[in-house]
Amino acid sequence: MCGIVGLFLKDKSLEPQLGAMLSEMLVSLTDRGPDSAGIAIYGASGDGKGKVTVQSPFPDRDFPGLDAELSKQVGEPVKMTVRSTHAVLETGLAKLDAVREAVSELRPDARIMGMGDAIEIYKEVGLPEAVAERFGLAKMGGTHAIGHTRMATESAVTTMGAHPFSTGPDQCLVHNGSLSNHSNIRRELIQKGMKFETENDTEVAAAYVSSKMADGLNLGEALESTLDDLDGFFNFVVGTKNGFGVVRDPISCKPAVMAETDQYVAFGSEYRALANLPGIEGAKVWEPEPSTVYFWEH
Ligand SMILES: NC(=O)CC[C@H](N)C(=O)O
Repeated sequence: MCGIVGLFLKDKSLEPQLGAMLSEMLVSLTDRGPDSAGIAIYGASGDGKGKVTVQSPFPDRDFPGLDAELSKQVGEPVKMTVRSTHAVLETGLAKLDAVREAVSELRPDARIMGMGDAIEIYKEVGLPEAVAERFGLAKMGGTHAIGHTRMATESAVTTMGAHPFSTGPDQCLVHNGSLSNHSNIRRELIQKGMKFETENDTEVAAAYVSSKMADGLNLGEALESTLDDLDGFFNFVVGTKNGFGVVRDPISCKPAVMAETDQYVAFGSEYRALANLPGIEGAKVWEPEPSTVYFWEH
């Protein structure tokens, strides 16, 4: 199993409600994945600022004072927003790498969940309702978001094993299925310099897409190439700074449904995740075809 939801807004007036809508969608699929849950949410970008999301198993020890220490270390103000076990660190784009390196040095137990102009990532072990609640998802706004509730097949049930996986700037990927050639692909990606945090197959798919995009492919081309190189079962839903993409393997045995209106594009593992979206009665609703890439960009 595993449950995936995604919402890519076209209508700006819905942006303040993005988190509330995604939260309801994700909770509706709780029985597809009881192990852990996570979301990637994209906010406004283009103001010259970027964000690093970090997680700590010891937030009470690691987060107090971290903003002041980082500001001093990188020589520019760093604004910190703490949500439970995660903190989002915001600073000028040119200092993002310096912030990431300083976090690893100053707080060795903290883990980098993602970074970029617009992305924030929140994920933990537990049911979607508890995970959404602890991070205050329902109050978050943004342009697009992807959520996942996991029933593990390939690696331990841990925070880092939860989806989404973010392996490149502003990129994230969630997966329903299991890959059969992930060990080989992992070896090839390690040779190209990619680093891995877990033994998870989905992390390999995320890193594969990031590596293709770093080579210059656009989101659609990178997703096309997964059909050539990744074996096994997959529904992938992928986010970039401005984009949202979907691809299913040639057999497509994992469920998927999509809906599009003038206001949004939505993905759900099952229709019940889409049932309460505004205007769903008049939406174009379809099952994405096997071996077919769908993507939208702002
Ligand atoms: N049930 C699934 O779809 C699992 C997805 C992925 N293989 C994981 O273990 O995280």
